[in-house]
Amino acid sequence: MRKPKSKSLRNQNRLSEVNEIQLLNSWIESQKPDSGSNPLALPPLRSGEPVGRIDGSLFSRYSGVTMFDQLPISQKTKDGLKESKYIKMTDIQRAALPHALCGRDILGAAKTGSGKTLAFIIPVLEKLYRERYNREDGVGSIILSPTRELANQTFEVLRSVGRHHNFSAGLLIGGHKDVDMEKEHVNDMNILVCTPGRLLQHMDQTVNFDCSQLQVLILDEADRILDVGFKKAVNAIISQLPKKRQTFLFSATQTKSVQDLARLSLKDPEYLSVHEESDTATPTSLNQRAIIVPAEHKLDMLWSFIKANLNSKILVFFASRKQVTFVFEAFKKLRPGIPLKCLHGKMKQIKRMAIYSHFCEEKRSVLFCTDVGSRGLDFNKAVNWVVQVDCPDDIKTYIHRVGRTARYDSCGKSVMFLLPSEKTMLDKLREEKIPIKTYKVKLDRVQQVTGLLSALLVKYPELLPKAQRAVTTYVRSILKNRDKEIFDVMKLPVDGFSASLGLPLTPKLRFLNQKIKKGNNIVGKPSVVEPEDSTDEDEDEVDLPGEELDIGEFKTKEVDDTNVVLVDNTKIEDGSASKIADVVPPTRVLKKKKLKINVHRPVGTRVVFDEEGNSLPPLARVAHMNEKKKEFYKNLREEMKLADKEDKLLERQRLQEKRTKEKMKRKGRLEDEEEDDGEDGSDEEESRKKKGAKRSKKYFDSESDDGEDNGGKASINTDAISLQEQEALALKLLSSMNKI
Ligand SMILES: Nc1ncnc2c1ncn2[C@@H]1O[C@H](COP(=O)(O)OP(=O)(O)OP(=O)(O)O)[C@@H](O)[C@H]1O
Repeated sequence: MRKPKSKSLRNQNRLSEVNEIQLLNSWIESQKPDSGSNPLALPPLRSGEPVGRIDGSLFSRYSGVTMFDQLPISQKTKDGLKESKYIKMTDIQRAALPHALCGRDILGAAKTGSGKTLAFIIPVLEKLYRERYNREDGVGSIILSPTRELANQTFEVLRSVGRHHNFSAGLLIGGHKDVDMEKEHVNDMNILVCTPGRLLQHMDQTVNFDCSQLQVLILDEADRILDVGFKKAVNAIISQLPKKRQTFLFSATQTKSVQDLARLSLKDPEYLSVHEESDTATPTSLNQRAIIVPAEHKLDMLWSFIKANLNSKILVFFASRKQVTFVFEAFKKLRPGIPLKCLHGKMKQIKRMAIYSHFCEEKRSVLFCTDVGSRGLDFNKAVNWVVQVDCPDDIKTYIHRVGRTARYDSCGKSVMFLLPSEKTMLDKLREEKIPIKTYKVKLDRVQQVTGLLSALLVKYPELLPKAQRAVTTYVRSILKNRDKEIFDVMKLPVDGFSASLGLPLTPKLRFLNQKIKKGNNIVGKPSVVEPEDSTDEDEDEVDLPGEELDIGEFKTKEVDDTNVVLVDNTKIEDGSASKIADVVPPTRVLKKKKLKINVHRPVGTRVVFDEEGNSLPPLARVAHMNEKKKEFYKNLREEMKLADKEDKLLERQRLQEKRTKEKMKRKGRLEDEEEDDGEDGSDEEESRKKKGAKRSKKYFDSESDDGEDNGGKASINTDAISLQEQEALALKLLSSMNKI
């Protein structure tokens, strides 16, 4: 059992704390313009001094201070830093901490993985420590993060570094069911790490939620938080916060928009961009490549890449959630030999967290994700490769995506797949000081996965709608992107792309049709992408992904051309091939092989020819088929109408004839009866019998009419029997009726 601390020891601790706070406060005072003393030997800052740049002469005055230990911060923070293995400051920490500790607002920009998190966590702890915050004082600091995973990661850093402080801290992110529990405790928290949506929910719904004592507001990934996606929520949050506070904005791609800064009512903020003078906007230890891949081969390329890097930790980015889901599920069924995972915004929070932390721990794994994984996440520094299957929306997104690797002092590699129509992206990246090398891939060395995907869609039909949605969302993402220089949906080989996912037919893309109707006729365009420009000077003719990879993995089996024929993308070797080769001359075989590779048609796809015998591209084919179908149905309808008319007419004639015949018969019989009457004289019984016979005849006749469906078999042909027989029959019938 732990002994309770003696009163004198507690008093002693409190005294040393008070002394420390006094010392820190005096240091803060010393940093104000025109102050006299300088207890920590740091020269006082003059108001508006541009001290942010690491290479600037003014900043060099701080060059002596490189360790956290040398900073005027509390012993509790120092101990927390030491125990978390943070000893030496990074550039952004050295630049930002002196200003932040002095109480200034900061706009901090530094490369990805350069330690921005500590640059704002340390000042938060220090501010609340100096203000002697405790549970009863309520919310003293809010840290806003754009994603739940990032909020969680920041919360963990806070817990680690602030372990010796007595502050209460809470993580408020969506997806947790226990909002009510949060509501009970949120007012007791000194530091809140949250996503904007959840914080606003508490501001709106939690009774007595009070932020009036807020000291420090932090916007991590500030440009994203101030983006249109969060605009409403962030404006609403800011409107409820006190104006007198310290505000920090940090990002690798910092906003300089005056509007944004005005929204936050910053006071003379220090703009600290420590890597502005650097030659590159991305970490120097990051090796960046781009490869030009036609849309039809993107998945082949990804599959080959994964197979060639089975011992790596790979992060794979797609443009949409549906693509992530489809590729993850399909590849999982194909068993590449490495654990696969997926992460996107619509997953359940518990699952999201579990996947994220598993991926952090694993040494070899592939995580397919959307841009929900692109910002801030640290993944334990150990991601080997970042693969961008779809071109990022903009330069910022590129920087953040590749920034998931090569963090702090580690190395990393990234590769981006670009469509031939997206090459302009390379120029834009280079303009922004992003050193990227272009590689060209020999497609014949890439393992084809399309055939396997086609078979998979047949075996698991539940995958089919997922593949269709993957196509739809990808095309939509291209269509929606504002940068039409790079993202031109008209240059997208939609059919080839959907075929590459194993789909036998391109899904309906109504939104695209609307665009076509508006004037851009995509149907007439060839659906095969333009050939690669082999004279491009930027491109190095090497195999993907270069020397680090086992190129052997990409090689398809070398087989003699004369024994190989390609039928619907499937190689048939030796015996079976020779049978086909007997029929098809060798030169034709080679031509066919080439055609099949370029068009990349999945197994079982029909080739449709027009009247002149030319094969039609799939979209035109659909249009052509529709025309033909329409014509066919129109003729069929007319033919059926005519036949129907004729049938009705015939039926009417038949019935009319029948009725006339019956009338004639009845007339004839009456005449006979009248003759008989005249011969025998009538008595009552006779006439009754005759009436009965007439009735029975009528009865039989009407029966015969109704039972026509049975082919007339049940009817009695009265013409075939004599009058006497008829009478006898009628009598018999009458008697049987009477019995009933
Ligand atoms: N002073 C330091 N000493 C050692 N490691 C550090 C130091 N500062 C940060 N790190 C480590 O560097 C990595 C990146 O830090 P952090 O996540 O803060 O980077 P960042 O600049 O916020 O990146 P991003 O722009 O991607 O959000 C983390 O693993 C962190 O633990």
